[in-house]
Amino acid sequence: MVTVLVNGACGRMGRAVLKAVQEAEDLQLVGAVDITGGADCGELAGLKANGVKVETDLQAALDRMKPEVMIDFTRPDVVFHNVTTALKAKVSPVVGTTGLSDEQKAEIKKLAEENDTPAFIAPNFAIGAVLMMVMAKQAAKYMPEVEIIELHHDNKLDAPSGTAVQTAAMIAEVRAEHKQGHPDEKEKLTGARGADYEGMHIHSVRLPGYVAHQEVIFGGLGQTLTIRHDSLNRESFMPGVVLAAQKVRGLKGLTVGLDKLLEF
Ligand SMILES: NC(=O)C1=CN([C@@H]2O[C@H](COP(=O)(O)OP(=O)(O)OC[C@H]3O[C@@H](n4cnc5c(N)ncnc54)[C@H](OP(=O)(O)O)[C@@H]3O)[C@@H](O)[C@H]2O)C=CC1
Ligand SMILES: O=C(O)C1=N[C@H](C(=O)O)C[C@H](O)C1
Repeated sequence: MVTVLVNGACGRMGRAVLKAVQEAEDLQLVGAVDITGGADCGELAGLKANGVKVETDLQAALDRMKPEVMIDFTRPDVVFHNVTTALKAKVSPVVGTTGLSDEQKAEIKKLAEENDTPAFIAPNFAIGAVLMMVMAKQAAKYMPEVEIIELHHDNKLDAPSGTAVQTAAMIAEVRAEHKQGHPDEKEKLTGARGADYEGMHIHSVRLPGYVAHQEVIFGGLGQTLTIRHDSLNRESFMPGVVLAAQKVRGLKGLTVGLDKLLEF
């Protein structure tokens, strides 16, 4: 049994994670934390009558419950603090929250090593999204001209999405140096061509109705190739979250990406 505390328990992802952890045979939910806390939140989060209450103080909950794993789905501006708090308490973070910078990831790696406590971060826990990224990396070797369109619900705080940035980073590993578009191209409205990641354009759409979606569009001579993934609900992420919580204690240092836990 791996003991688990869920941070961000009252959020959209947190509630789905609470349910998934309670249903997973080899995981044991021992704690739940959310800044909003309160009895209503616990009810909303669908906690079974197993003695777990939603608390508001992460440090106190970690000290008392001593879980092996903390699953974090909170906010981009607080996740780094949560992860460092967990690592200093020798609790392995499994992180879905997006927005960590490269410098913060380097600091997390160092802390994980110093505390001999493995850490895991995945910008996307949906298997289909992982396959989209892996396949996009393959395609980019042959079709280096590529743009990314990500589409999310309008409550999302960060843009571009963590998935889009990770996709671009994976493509950049294999893509030949490439200048895309016309050299005389000019934006008539700022932002029209989207964000620029090493010459790849990323476009972020935010609308009610969406959950999490992404298209990676490759262009070549007389042809295009589109790789698209759609998360239609938050359950799509749960098998990946459960797998990471089961495996993280067997890893070393910092591991980034669910692809590292799968065989290709
Ligand atoms: N890796 C993946 O596969 C996925 C990643 N995500 C990412 O997960 C994150 C959360 O997404 P989502 O669930 O939709 O967001 P929500 O806003 O629905 O949930 C976040 C929850 O965390 C709470 N919270 C805020 N600050 C703290 C804190 N310091 N300590 C504890 N709890 C806190 C929020 O409370 P309050 O509302 O009061 O601020 C809220 O209840 C985002 O970064 C998102 O991009 C989402 C889906 C999949
Ligand atoms: O905020 C979300 O909802 C999601 N965030 C992650 C991201 O930024 O890529 C993963 C998924 O796209 C859902």
